[in-house]
Amino acid sequence: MKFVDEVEIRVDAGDGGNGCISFRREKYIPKGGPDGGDGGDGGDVYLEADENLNTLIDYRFERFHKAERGKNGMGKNCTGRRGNDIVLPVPPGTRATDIDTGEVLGDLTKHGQRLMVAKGGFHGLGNTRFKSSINRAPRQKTDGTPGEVRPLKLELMLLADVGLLGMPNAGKSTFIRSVSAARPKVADYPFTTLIPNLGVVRPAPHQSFVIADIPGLIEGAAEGAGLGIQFLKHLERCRLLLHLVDLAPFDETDPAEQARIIINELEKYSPKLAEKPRWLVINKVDLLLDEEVQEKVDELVKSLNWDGPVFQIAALEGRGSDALCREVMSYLETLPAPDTEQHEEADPVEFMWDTYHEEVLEEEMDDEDDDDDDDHDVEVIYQK
Ligand SMILES: Nc1nc2c(ncn2[C@@H]2O[C@H](COP(=O)(O)OP(=O)(O)OP(=O)(O)O)[C@@H](O)[C@H]2O)c(=O)[nH]1
Ligand SMILES: [Mg+2]
Repeated sequence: MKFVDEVEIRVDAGDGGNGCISFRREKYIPKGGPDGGDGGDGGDVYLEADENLNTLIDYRFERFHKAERGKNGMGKNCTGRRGNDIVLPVPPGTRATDIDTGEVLGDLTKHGQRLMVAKGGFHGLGNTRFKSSINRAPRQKTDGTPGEVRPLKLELMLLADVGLLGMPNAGKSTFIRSVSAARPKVADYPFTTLIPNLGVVRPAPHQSFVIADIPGLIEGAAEGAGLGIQFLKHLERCRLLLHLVDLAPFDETDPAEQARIIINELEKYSPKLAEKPRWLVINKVDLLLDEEVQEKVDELVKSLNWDGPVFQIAALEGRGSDALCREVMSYLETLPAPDTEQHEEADPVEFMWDTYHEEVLEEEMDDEDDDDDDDHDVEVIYQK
């Protein structure tokens, strides 16, 4: 299935149904009172995380999603039915952003988690509501308010614990193949990997973490060179980055220079990402003699001014890979649990009509007290 990690859609909540003006009409009851019912609220639009999905591709083809309008109120005090909600399934790891305001509405990280992204319009009031001691035959009602309309950007950010970073050909896909069951393509040309891949690593029974292999970066990626930096967003939720460096590039470029390019691009993309814990993983040590390796690694570390952890591996034959994964696992275990809880506590999103409803209702009640507009035919208090 094609991997799509960013789409723009529009969600329309249903409008509220209108209130109704009606009077009781029955044989032998000449002046029946008002009996116009309220309308129903419009349906809401929700996003729901569904672990059976792993791409947003469906939304490439279907961009408009509308919830049902509330039904109008009817005579005999019948309230209109509420409009049905719609629930749009998205893969876990999806972030929803309002395109107009740039506000992040929320992150869906756990299966079954729901997020309201457009609130249905509020129902209109029927004329029964306007009955009072001074106005026994009110000819007022209100219309439902419009449902909220939101242009939304959905972004899928993979939920991996560890992200692989590096130049094309550094051996990222080879590494993920050597430590997990993931089988991304490996080849000796750059940009073999075009879409992110996830692999589950199990360093010991009952222990596991998820690792993400993303396409390689090159100089100028922040400006769009190569495949650009769009895939870096998949690393935003990782707790550790492994920066793979090819110690013996076939084009004989300087590994330190190559490593610096990646660090620069990372900083250009997001200082927050650049500050994430990052380990240097020197790959392809099998291509050099042992003494040479140590010498080159020392040179590299010195040239980069690197004081973080350094590992040496030969991903192709799996040398050093398992030891690295065990270290990663112990490191992850020292960290607090992933920040999914935080998202749930995030500030609730305020919907356009949230306060409006309260205000209108309050106003409505105040109006009722000094209701002297009997001669009006129909008064529509708020309109779409
Ligand atoms: N000798 C040797 N070759 C390796 C090692 N790791 C990877 N390679 C080779 O390096 C080449 C590139 O490996 P990939 O795993 O495709 O590299 P990548 O970083 O995923 O590259 P992109 O997907 O293009 O970003 C392949 O020909 C691999 O066989 C290693 O440890 N030793
Ligand atoms: Mg690859």
